[in-house]
Amino acid sequence: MPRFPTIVPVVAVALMDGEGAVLMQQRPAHKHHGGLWEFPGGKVEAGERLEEALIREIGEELGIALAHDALVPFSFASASDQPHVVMLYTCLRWQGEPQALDAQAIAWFPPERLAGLAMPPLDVPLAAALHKAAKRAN
Ligand SMILES: Nc1nc2c([nH]c(=O)n2[C@H]2C[C@H](O)[C@@H](COP(=O)(O)OP(=O)(O)OP(=O)(O)O)O2)c(=O)[nH]1
Repeated sequence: MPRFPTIVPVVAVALMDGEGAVLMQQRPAHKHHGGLWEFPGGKVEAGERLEEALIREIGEELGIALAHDALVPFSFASASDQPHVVMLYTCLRWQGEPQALDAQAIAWFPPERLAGLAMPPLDVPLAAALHKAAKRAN
Protein backbone atom coordinates (compact mmCIF):
# COMPACT_ATOMS: atom_id res chain seq x y z
CA MET A 1 0.00 0.00 0.00
CA PRO A 2 1.64 3.34 -1.00
CA ARG A 3 2.07 5.86 1.80
CA PHE A 4 0.80 8.73 -0.34
CA PRO A 5 -2.00 9.04 -2.89
CA THR A 6 -0.80 8.19 -6.39
CA ILE A 7 -1.98 11.28 -8.20
CA VAL A 8 0.01 13.65 -10.40
CA PRO A 9 -0.93 17.18 -9.38
CA VAL A 10 -1.05 19.68 -12.24
CA VAL A 11 -1.75 23.37 -11.68
CA ALA A 12 -3.03 25.60 -14.47
CA VAL A 13 -4.42 29.08 -14.85
CA ALA A 14 -7.18 30.80 -16.78
CA LEU A 15 -5.66 34.26 -17.28
CA MET A 16 -8.49 36.66 -18.03
CA ASP A 17 -8.15 40.01 -19.77
CA GLY A 18 -10.34 43.09 -19.29
CA GLU A 19 -13.01 41.70 -21.64
CA GLY A 20 -13.11 38.28 -19.94
CA ALA A 21 -11.19 36.51 -22.72
CA VAL A 22 -9.10 33.52 -21.58
CA LEU A 23 -5.50 32.83 -22.63
CA MET A 24 -4.97 29.30 -23.98
CA GLN A 25 -1.78 27.73 -25.29
CA GLN A 26 -1.28 25.09 -27.95
CA ARG A 27 0.89 22.16 -26.90
CA PRO A 28 4.02 21.46 -28.98
CA ALA A 29 3.37 18.90 -31.73
CA HIS A 30 5.92 16.35 -30.46
CA LYS A 31 4.46 16.13 -26.93
CA HIS A 32 1.69 14.00 -25.47
CA HIS A 33 -1.58 15.75 -26.48
CA GLY A 34 0.48 17.60 -29.14
CA GLY A 35 -1.42 20.38 -30.93
CA LEU A 36 -4.22 20.50 -28.37
CA TRP A 37 -5.12 23.75 -26.59
CA GLU A 38 -4.65 23.80 -22.83
CA PHE A 39 -4.54 26.18 -19.91
CA PRO A 40 -0.93 27.28 -19.23
CA GLY A 41 0.58 25.45 -16.26
CA GLY A 42 2.24 22.15 -15.45
CA LYS A 43 3.14 19.52 -12.92
CA VAL A 44 3.81 20.43 -9.30
CA GLU A 45 7.35 19.43 -8.31
CA ALA A 46 8.33 17.69 -5.07
CA GLY A 47 8.22 20.07 -2.10
CA GLU A 48 6.38 22.85 -3.95
CA ARG A 49 3.20 24.58 -2.83
CA LEU A 50 0.48 24.71 -5.50
CA GLU A 51 0.62 28.47 -6.06
CA GLU A 52 4.42 28.45 -6.03
CA ALA A 53 4.41 25.78 -8.76
CA LEU A 54 1.91 27.75 -10.81
CA ILE A 55 3.92 30.98 -10.59
CA ARG A 56 7.09 29.06 -11.62
CA GLU A 57 5.38 27.32 -14.55
CA ILE A 58 3.81 30.51 -15.84
CA GLY A 59 7.12 32.36 -15.61
CA GLU A 60 8.74 29.57 -17.65
CA GLU A 61 5.94 29.22 -20.21
CA LEU A 62 4.68 32.78 -20.69
CA GLY A 63 7.44 34.98 -19.23
CA ILE A 64 5.03 36.83 -16.94
CA ALA A 65 4.80 37.18 -13.15
CA LEU A 66 1.43 36.22 -11.70
CA ALA A 67 0.34 38.20 -8.64
CA HIS A 68 0.15 35.64 -5.81
CA ASP A 69 -2.84 37.34 -4.20
CA ALA A 70 -4.72 37.36 -7.53
CA LEU A 71 -4.77 33.56 -7.85
CA VAL A 72 -8.28 32.28 -7.21
CA PRO A 73 -8.92 28.51 -7.08
CA PHE A 74 -11.65 27.80 -9.64
CA SER A 75 -12.19 24.08 -10.23
CA PHE A 76 -10.38 20.80 -10.74
CA ALA A 77 -10.70 17.85 -13.10
CA SER A 78 -9.64 14.23 -12.97
CA ALA A 79 -10.46 11.01 -14.82
CA SER A 80 -10.40 7.36 -13.83
CA ASP A 81 -7.95 6.40 -16.60
CA GLN A 82 -5.12 8.84 -15.79
CA PRO A 83 -3.31 9.95 -12.63
CA HIS A 84 -3.32 13.68 -13.45
CA VAL A 85 -5.52 16.03 -11.47
CA VAL A 86 -5.67 19.45 -13.10
CA MET A 87 -6.33 22.22 -10.58
CA LEU A 88 -7.40 25.38 -12.36
CA TYR A 89 -7.04 28.88 -10.94
CA THR A 90 -8.28 32.14 -12.42
CA CYS A 91 -6.08 35.24 -12.44
CA LEU A 92 -6.86 38.81 -13.49
CA ARG A 93 -3.52 40.44 -12.60
CA TRP A 94 0.05 39.80 -13.74
CA GLN A 95 3.15 41.66 -14.78
CA GLY A 96 4.54 41.47 -18.29
CA GLU A 97 3.24 40.53 -21.72
CA PRO A 98 2.49 36.82 -22.26
CA GLN A 99 4.77 35.15 -24.83
CA ALA A 100 4.68 31.58 -26.18
CA LEU A 101 8.02 30.45 -24.68
CA ASP A 102 7.06 26.78 -24.56
CA ALA A 103 3.89 26.41 -26.63
CA GLN A 104 3.37 26.40 -30.42
CA ALA A 105 1.01 29.33 -30.01
CA ILE A 106 -0.95 31.33 -27.46
CA ALA A 107 -4.26 33.10 -28.07
CA TRP A 108 -7.10 34.80 -26.21
CA PHE A 109 -10.56 33.25 -26.53
CA PRO A 110 -13.93 34.48 -25.28
CA PRO A 111 -15.29 31.79 -22.88
CA GLU A 112 -18.03 30.79 -25.34
CA ARG A 113 -15.37 29.84 -27.93
CA LEU A 114 -13.42 27.49 -25.64
CA ALA A 115 -15.73 24.54 -26.36
CA GLY A 116 -14.80 24.74 -30.05
CA LEU A 117 -11.08 24.13 -29.37
CA ALA A 118 -9.41 20.73 -29.51
CA MET A 119 -8.42 20.20 -25.87
CA PRO A 120 -7.11 17.38 -23.62
CA PRO A 121 -10.06 15.52 -22.07
CA LEU A 122 -9.63 17.02 -18.59
CA ASP A 123 -9.90 20.54 -20.02
CA VAL A 124 -13.34 20.00 -21.50
CA PRO A 125 -15.26 20.21 -18.18
CA LEU A 126 -12.99 23.02 -16.95
CA ALA A 127 -13.65 25.10 -20.06
CA ALA A 128 -17.40 24.42 -19.76
CA ALA A 129 -17.36 25.53 -16.11
CA LEU A 130 -15.56 28.77 -17.07
CA HIS A 131 -18.14 29.47 -19.76
CA LYS A 132 -20.98 28.84 -17.32
CA ALA A 133 -19.40 31.11 -14.68
CA ALA A 134 -18.91 33.86 -17.29
CA LYS A 135 -22.59 33.61 -18.30
CA ARG A 136 -23.67 33.89 -14.66
CA ALA A 137 -21.47 36.97 -14.19
CA ASN A 138 -22.97 38.82 -17.20
N1 LIG B 1 -0.55 22.62 -18.26
C1 LIG B 1 -1.60 21.86 -18.48
N2 LIG B 1 -1.49 20.52 -18.48
C2 LIG B 1 -2.59 19.81 -18.72
C3 LIG B 1 -3.84 20.42 -18.93
N3 LIG B 1 -4.76 19.43 -19.13
C4 LIG B 1 -4.12 18.25 -19.07
O1 LIG B 1 -4.60 17.13 -19.20
N4 LIG B 1 -2.78 18.47 -18.80
C5 LIG B 1 -1.78 17.42 -18.65
C6 LIG B 1 -0.81 17.42 -19.81
C7 LIG B 1 0.48 16.94 -19.17
O2 LIG B 1 0.51 15.52 -19.20
C8 LIG B 1 0.37 17.40 -17.74
C9 LIG B 1 1.15 18.68 -17.49
O3 LIG B 1 2.48 18.39 -17.63
P1 LIG B 1 3.58 19.49 -17.92
O4 LIG B 1 2.99 20.56 -18.78
O5 LIG B 1 4.23 19.85 -16.65
O6 LIG B 1 4.67 18.70 -18.68
P2 LIG B 1 4.64 18.04 -20.08
O7 LIG B 1 3.81 18.82 -21.01
O8 LIG B 1 6.06 17.81 -20.47
O9 LIG B 1 3.91 16.69 -19.74
P3 LIG B 1 4.10 15.22 -20.30
O10 LIG B 1 4.74 15.35 -21.67
O11 LIG B 1 4.95 14.58 -19.27
O12 LIG B 1 2.71 14.66 -20.35
O13 LIG B 1 -1.02 17.65 -17.49
C10 LIG B 1 -3.94 21.83 -18.92
O14 LIG B 1 -4.98 22.45 -19.11
N5 LIG B 1 -2.80 22.50 -18.68
